[in-house]
Amino acid sequence: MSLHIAIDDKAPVAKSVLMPGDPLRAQFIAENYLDSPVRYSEIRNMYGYTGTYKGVPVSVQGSGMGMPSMGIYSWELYNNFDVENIIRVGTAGSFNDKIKVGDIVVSLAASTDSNYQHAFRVPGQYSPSCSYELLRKLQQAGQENSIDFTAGNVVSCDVFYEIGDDWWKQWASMDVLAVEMEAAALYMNAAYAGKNALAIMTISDHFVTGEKATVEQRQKDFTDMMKLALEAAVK
Ligand SMILES: O=P(O)(O)O[C@H]1O[C@H](CO)[C@@H](O)[C@H]1O
Ligand SMILES: O=c1cc[nH]c(=O)[nH]1
Repeated sequence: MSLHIAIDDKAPVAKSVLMPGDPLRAQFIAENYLDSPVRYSEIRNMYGYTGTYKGVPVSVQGSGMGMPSMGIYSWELYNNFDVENIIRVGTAGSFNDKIKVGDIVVSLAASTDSNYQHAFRVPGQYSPSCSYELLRKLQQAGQENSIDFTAGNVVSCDVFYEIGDDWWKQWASMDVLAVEMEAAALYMNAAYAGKNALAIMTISDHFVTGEKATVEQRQKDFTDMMKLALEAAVK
């Protein structure tokens, strides 16, 4: 038991956990892809489920939005529940006209405008990066299931409603592909705990074209990403 995640004895947290920001996306994944899912936590309605996928135990836990929230839930999963692997299954806004709404982006590294790293007291700028082991599994899963993705740098921002129309262009000029709000904290917590993390996101908004997915699409439609993450989780 931890402060923010309760555990039903019948459903211990699995070694590998998928983490969407949206707890209702967690519910959707559990109910549509896991066998015999049991909801082990509903504190603050931040649902967590454990079931099996292809016979292997897998959990799905909402992270909430932003680095403080992801920071709390992933910390407790790694340090209180012996979780080894976390795969974020999120949404992101694309800065790149080659990466369209509905495409999948994998965060090799997560730039950030947040000061989350202050907790770790490094005497410089830390570079949050993904687990190579999980990346290799994801690549294999993508090839086996014919699901494509683009891998590169994303930025994890503290602010969703940034002021002005142009703020993202400087990130784009550094070949940062997309913006989301959690990967950097997840990668830092994983590194500090000596565990594995990978953030994959489906593009829900486009900064170049102005396109936007609906709330319903963000909750339920991004199934290739869910499948890819589940396949990687059980390898
Ligand atoms: O869809 P999720 O996983 O929540 O991810 C993105 O969506 C939220 C903003 O709408 C932020 O959490 C951002 O990172
Ligand atoms: O953080 C996010 C997520 C999706 N779309 C955005 O523009 N920002």
